[in-house]
Amino acid sequence: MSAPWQALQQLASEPFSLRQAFSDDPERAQRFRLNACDIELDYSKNLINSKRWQQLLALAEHSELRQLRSRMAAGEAINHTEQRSVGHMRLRLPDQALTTLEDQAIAEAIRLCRQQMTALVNQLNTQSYLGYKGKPITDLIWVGIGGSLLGPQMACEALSPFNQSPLKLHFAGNIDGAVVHDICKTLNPETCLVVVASKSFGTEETRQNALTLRQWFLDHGADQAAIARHFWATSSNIKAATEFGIVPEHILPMWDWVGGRYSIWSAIGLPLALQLGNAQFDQFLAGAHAMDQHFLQADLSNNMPVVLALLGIWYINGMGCQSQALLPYNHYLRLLPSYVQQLDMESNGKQVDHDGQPLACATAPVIWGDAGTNGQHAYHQLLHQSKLVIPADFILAAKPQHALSDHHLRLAAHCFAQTQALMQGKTIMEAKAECLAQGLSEEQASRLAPHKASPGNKPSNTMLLPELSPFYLGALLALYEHKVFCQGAIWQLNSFDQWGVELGKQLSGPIYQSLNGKSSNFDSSTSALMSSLQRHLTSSKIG
Ligand SMILES: O=P(O)(O)OC[C@H]1O[C@](O)(CO)[C@@H](O)[C@@H]1O
Repeated sequence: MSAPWQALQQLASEPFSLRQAFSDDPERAQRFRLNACDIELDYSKNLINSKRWQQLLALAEHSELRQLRSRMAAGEAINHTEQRSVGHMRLRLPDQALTTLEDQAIAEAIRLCRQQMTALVNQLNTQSYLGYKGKPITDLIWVGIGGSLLGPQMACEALSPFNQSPLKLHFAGNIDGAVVHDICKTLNPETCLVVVASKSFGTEETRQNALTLRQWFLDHGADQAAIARHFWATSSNIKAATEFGIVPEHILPMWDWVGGRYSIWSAIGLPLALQLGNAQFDQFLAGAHAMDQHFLQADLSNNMPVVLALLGIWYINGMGCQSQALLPYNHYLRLLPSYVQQLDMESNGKQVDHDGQPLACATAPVIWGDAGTNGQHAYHQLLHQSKLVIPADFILAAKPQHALSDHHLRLAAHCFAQTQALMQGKTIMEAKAECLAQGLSEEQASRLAPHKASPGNKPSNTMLLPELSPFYLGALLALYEHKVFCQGAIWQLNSFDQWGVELGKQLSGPIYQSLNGKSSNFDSSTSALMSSLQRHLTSSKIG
């Protein structure tokens, strides 16, 4: 392991008390605080001091972060294992700024895509798009998985208070037949539009769900013309989409320079554009663009994505933490942890550097979490008292999207109280004094105090958004994208490929064939599981 990484571990082994740090330095909250695009980040409740922070900044300074950032902004092929450029930032350029792009063919393709999306959104939201029986479309079924689903599903949930669309949205991702079965159960194909969202148009789950939906239409008397009318796609594989039966005018573009998990800003964002209307969708893009500007222009020490990235590196590489909690204190953001899970873990869960050499240190954390306050009655016990150190991001929107102000103040109080409790903990002496004050005897108090004490010194960030609007959601998502980018740059890995997901896909083919009757040789565990499955299916006469 090279010197800077060893230095982190050395520094992390020195004693540090957050409680002490706050009492020693009345300015601490101000010193470790940042504002970008009106999103406030309080990172003072982290296990850092000036010395540690300087070491982390040096790591960023001496890395290729700046060069890689410029190369990404210039549209260079930094995804070198797939020979692709990384251009998702272009997708949120305002219309007038598209003229500044060096590659005007790309600018034109983006303009055209926006026009197609705008037209479709208008047609659907005014319900002038009629189905094969002349009825207006009332439901949109979005078929996709991973990056082609998590973003729109999460964002539609997050911004549901801004819903202006008469259409109901349904998302089909998992190949589990229960998903499509449950969607079809309540709907009439005559009033449904299906969008098959797949950059490759080769993803098994998406194809299977799309085929089942097409059959559902056919079973309801639809002919090929009806299928053509009701099926759209967003894909870069025009050939496969047209072979499926989707007419070219119904194929919204995807490009190889946009990774799936970075594609919410493209036609993959169609459900969100539909829900918000075109003007508010532009605000979503504008928020992300504002964060891009901050990321590209702010110096490293005042750069919010860089700061979040360095804090993550401190915990993973300095302190050996393996997981990171993402805790939105906002009901509408409850799908954010799943979205960031793919963004972070698929981008940086890697084993080799750019040159294919084994990485010397651990990379992406396990991202997990749920909306507060639910977690307080579940896993926060472990956050507070276990020996594990799990850094947590708390996210709160200052203004609620409802009028129940007392609920909101209580929610905010819990959010702040959790970060405070994690930071300061409760000593045995304090716990004992509390017990005595409650009337327990000296002996009872001494016995109970260790159970009630909390070690504290548990790190957290708090992000305060003015409100959960399209603009601030756009900025928040871009913030996490850039955080992941910065970490990948410092770890010197390619954050934009995902070869690790391929092996499981390859192996499922022969297993599926074998379950369908073709014999093959597998390891004994897999063979035994397959036999058991067959036994169950045969005995219940399914399959
Ligand atoms: O849009 P596609 O090509 O169907 O891919 C869906 C998802 O599958 C992956 O390629 C791998 O799981 C993701 O990166 C991607 O978001």
